[in-house]
Amino acid sequence: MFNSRLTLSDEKATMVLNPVISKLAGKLVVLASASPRRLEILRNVGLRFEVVPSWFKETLDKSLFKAPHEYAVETAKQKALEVARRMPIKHLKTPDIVIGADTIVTVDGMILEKPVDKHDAYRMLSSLSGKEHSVYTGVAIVVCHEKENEEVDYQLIQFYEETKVKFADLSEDMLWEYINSGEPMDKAGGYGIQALGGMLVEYVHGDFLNVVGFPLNHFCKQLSLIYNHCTSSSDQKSESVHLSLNGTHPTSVLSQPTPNIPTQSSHGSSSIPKPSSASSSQTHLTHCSPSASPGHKVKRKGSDSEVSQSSWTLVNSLSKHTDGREAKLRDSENTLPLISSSGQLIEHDVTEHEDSEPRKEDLRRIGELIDGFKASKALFTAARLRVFDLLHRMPGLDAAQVAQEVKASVKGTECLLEACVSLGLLKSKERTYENTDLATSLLRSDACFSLHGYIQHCDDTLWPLFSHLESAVEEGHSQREKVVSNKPKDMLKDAFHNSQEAKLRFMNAMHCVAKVAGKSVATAFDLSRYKTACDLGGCTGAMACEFTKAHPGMSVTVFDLPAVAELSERFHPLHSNNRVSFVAGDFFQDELPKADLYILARILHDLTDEKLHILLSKIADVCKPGCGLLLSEIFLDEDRSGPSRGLLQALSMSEGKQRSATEYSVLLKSHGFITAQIRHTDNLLDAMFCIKA
Ligand SMILES: Cc1cn([C@@H]2O[C@H](COP(=O)(O)OP(=O)(O)OP(=O)(O)O)[C@@H](O)[C@H]2O)c(=O)[nH]c1=O
Repeated sequence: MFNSRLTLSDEKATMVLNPVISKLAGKLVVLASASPRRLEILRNVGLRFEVVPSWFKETLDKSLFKAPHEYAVETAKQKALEVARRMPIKHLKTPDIVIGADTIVTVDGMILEKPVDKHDAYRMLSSLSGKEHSVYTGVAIVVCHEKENEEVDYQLIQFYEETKVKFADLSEDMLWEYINSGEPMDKAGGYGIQALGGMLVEYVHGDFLNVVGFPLNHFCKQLSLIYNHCTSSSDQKSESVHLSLNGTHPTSVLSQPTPNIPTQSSHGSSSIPKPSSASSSQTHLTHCSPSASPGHKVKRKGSDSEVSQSSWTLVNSLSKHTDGREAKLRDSENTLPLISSSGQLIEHDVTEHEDSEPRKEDLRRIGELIDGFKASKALFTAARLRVFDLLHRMPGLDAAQVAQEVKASVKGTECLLEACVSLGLLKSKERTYENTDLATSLLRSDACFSLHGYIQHCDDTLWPLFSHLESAVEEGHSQREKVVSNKPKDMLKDAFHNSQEAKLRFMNAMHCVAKVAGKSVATAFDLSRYKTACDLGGCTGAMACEFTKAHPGMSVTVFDLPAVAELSERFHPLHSNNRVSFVAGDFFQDELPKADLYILARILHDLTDEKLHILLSKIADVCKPGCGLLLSEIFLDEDRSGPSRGLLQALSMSEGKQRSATEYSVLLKSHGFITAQIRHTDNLLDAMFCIKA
């Protein structure tokens, strides 16, 4: 819902740093992993991708592998291939690239995966205590090429990275305290080096991110080989394997290799450059698929790099769809099957001369937009049924057990749980379910950074509002009167015309956003010179609280309507903070509390121009020169082309409007405030700091 957005400068930096990531733009890149760490590592470098967690069960017989890394690579390959095979059938789209990974820890000849329970975590961590161990992440990149005859060619690039980690001696107390933190449970070896587990580590030799779950540097080098340096050669032959849709037993056939895919060394060794530093990290390429015979392995011309490759062909025949209906968009033919609103198949002939065929990425984008509302509603429903709370308390329930607990049908619950898995909200193993880290941190109603209250608000208020969007666009004003009987003056007052429960729900939604965005806003600027602040319309005081945490010398007065101030007491433990106080009043009518910094978070975008000027003049009147004004809103791009979150918010047609940072600056300047700094935070709200001239 809140896509983290790279700023323009970040995007440029990414393009300069790694042209490969930008080459993947517009391609359907799929991460076949439920690991939130992998998602974050790849998202942080600006890669755009979908997450489709693999259903492959990590049950390969370890004794069959000569070395532990072979096990990790094979598991990664099976994870990626399972998703590459499933997507054309279940998601009706073929990815361009599927990335699978598997992280294992090895010590004393044992392979440690994720602990099954606390005792298993204890066994693992005590075996690591005081010793050096290796962490291997195997990675498989499956490159899919749709051919004209609806077959898909699969090319596989696989590699691994090793990092050595040394643990300090761990006392029993430390071990159990760490285990009881809950952190070990979803992590290989039972620790997370990126969090509390980092305290157990004496040294790391090699790629740190490899330990966290994904060897980013090695991955980029491999992508670079695929997309930048390789040339096709017509005399090259590689072995390809023909797979049927259920794809279990490949039969070999010869085919031309797809251009730009690196080919395999006959020795299976790698000349991918090792990290140039003194790092002891080793980079390796594994042997090709067992079915690829050495006779077909070709060293790529014009480069001393060799990487492994094998190629599969998947017969993706429409006639094999189990329900007998043709549902796939056949972009390799001149006939596009469309489904009519009554569900019938419409054959629409498009000749090559009339129109060019739609691009895959366009179809995918439109598909995502068409389905966006279903995804939102699936999230809302799971949150409303408290599925994420339940699976936090009782991880590993199956659909029937969840259905019983949430008092819903088994069929419906199963569909909902599976949809949540596909959206990266839940993970499933052997038809049981548990939260992903994302759900644990943001969707549980009692999580510190829970967005549960905001999700409820979206479902209760914004969802019905958006169902009247057509009239809102035609008439140019909010359709709230169609949703609630009494016509509002403004959103907050409107909420107060309803029941106390509705007021609390609205406050809870604002509270969630302030808690999640608060720290980014509060720490965006050096505010050390300000000792007293006033958060105008500060609701529950969550934002104020973040300001006092970030600035130890600062006290903050929250100024809001009497009904809000009264109810804000419910949002404990905020009131335990004695540097946050509440004053009841209406900022349009009453005198503003004195302060040397005023905070306006999520206020201005909802006000008419007239009200906005009244409020800004009142603030300007009480501000002495040097006083600060901190504004926090979603800032639109200067050309108003994004971010979508701001532009979609405008569609609720409140009385106000969404503005860019420059537009806000101009407004504030007209009241004597000079913009000192602007910060795009990459969180839910951006921030601007102005000083009274
Ligand atoms: C050593 C270490 C591991 N991990 C996590 O351990 C999981 C390994 O399990 P996996 O089987 O490779 O992945 P998964 O989480 O089950 O996801 P999937 O790819 O869907 O199988 C991954 O999450 C990693 O980040 C950390 O977060 N920090 C660390 O220091």
